[in-house]
Amino acid sequence: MPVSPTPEFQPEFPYRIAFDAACAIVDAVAGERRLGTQPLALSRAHGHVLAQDVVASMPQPPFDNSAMDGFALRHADLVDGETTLRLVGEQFAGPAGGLAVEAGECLRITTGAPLPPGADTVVMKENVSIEGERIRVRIAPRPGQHVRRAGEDTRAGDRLLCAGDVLSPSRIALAASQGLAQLEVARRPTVAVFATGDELVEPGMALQPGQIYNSNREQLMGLLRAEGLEPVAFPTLPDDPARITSALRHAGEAFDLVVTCGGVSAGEKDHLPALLQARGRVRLWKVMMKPGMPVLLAEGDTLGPALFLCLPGNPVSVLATWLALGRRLVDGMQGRGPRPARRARLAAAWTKNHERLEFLRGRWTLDADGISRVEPNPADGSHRMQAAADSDVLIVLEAGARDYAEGDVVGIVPY
Ligand SMILES: Nc1nc2c(c(=O)[nH]1)N[C@H]1C(S)=C(S)[C@@H](COP(=O)(O)OP(=O)(O)OC[C@H]3O[C@@H](n4cnc5c(N)ncnc54)[C@H](O)[C@@H]3O)O[C@H]1N2
Ligand code: MOO
Repeated sequence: MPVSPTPEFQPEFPYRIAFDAACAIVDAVAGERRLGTQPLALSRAHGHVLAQDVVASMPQPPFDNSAMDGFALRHADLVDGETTLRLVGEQFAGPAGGLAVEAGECLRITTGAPLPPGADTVVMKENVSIEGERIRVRIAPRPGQHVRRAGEDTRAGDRLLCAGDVLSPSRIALAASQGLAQLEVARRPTVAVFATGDELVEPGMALQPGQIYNSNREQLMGLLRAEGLEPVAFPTLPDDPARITSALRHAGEAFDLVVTCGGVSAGEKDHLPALLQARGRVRLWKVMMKPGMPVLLAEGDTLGPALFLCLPGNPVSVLATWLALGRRLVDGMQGRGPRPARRARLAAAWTKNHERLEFLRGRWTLDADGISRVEPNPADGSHRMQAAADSDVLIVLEAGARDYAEGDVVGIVPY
């Protein structure tokens, strides 16, 4: 039988490891499990991870054009005071009409219209009086004013987007401006979600004494969907090794990633560690973090090609381990670039009563000076769902540190 964790337990896989070591393992596993790429129409690309650099094939703007509705003119024609110019035609946004501006002339022009040859400046409509075939420039523009130069935004050959970028609306717009109809993106992992535990009852059903509602499943589904994934939830598994093995084997064959919650610690009914030691290949078990210490990551091996990420059952542990490690895993599988580190000042002093790295819940606010602050929630137990719901960030309290003063800068992980 697979070993259970006793003081003598010395497994061949990383066990009870520092958070940084866990991150390195997660990164390595994700690198080994990099997903393929697929071309995706721009209309479907939002939120996907770009798998190719995008290089400009043309300048942006592609031609000199007007930034205002008004009149295109030659700045050298303007005299001190008011200048009268002959209006010789019009150039609207759209195909270039082939008209040029000669000395003493101007053309009516609209925003985005190509600047006609000869013109170098645009005067806005509001600063001009129109008198039949002539205009009187009442307020003179500066030389080159209201002209958007070809290539002033980007030049042909510039790298516009990098592999690993997440496709935001602005980035998709940039690709569209180059005429690209589709982009090569990382395939997203398919994910199966299981809750385990004999005590669990689905919301909407009646509770018997000793039972609780399954709150983790919808939490996990939401966390996964927030990453653009389309997780599939399976019926809750009882604490029965044969049933768990059967269900995980089916999911292990069909999905890239199987996420479970519960049954991963040291109790008599915590079957997942033994099962994954016997049937899979454990890559890490137990990370020196609070909450979420019992988290386990394994390759499926005889359970199928999927990765298995087993999160501890406490609801706040699910939140913390998903955000700190699970999300990192799916980011890495898609080749996503690192997420920006965010920081805030503690709005209140905090003392940690242990040496472990802690992901404490807190509320992110701005103080009267607009400085980012975070208010720690004192209900720090991993079962304290109200505190998690009242909060919107995890506050990163470093390993080794104990006493934090009000105003100390801490890392935060928004959720
Ligand atoms: N002797 C030890 N006991 C425990 C350890 C340990 O190292 N040695 N670790 C503790 C820590 S830390 C955590 S976290 C929990 C994690 O245990 P499991 O992953 O085995 O989770 P369960 O025991 O199945 O459940 C823990 C807790 O969460 C509730 N739960 C489970 N699933 C759900 C769900 N879907 N929705 C809502 N709530 C759920 C469950 O009823 C338990 O109360 O172990 C500690 N013990
Ligand atoms: O570390 Mo466990 O995840 O707190 O209760």
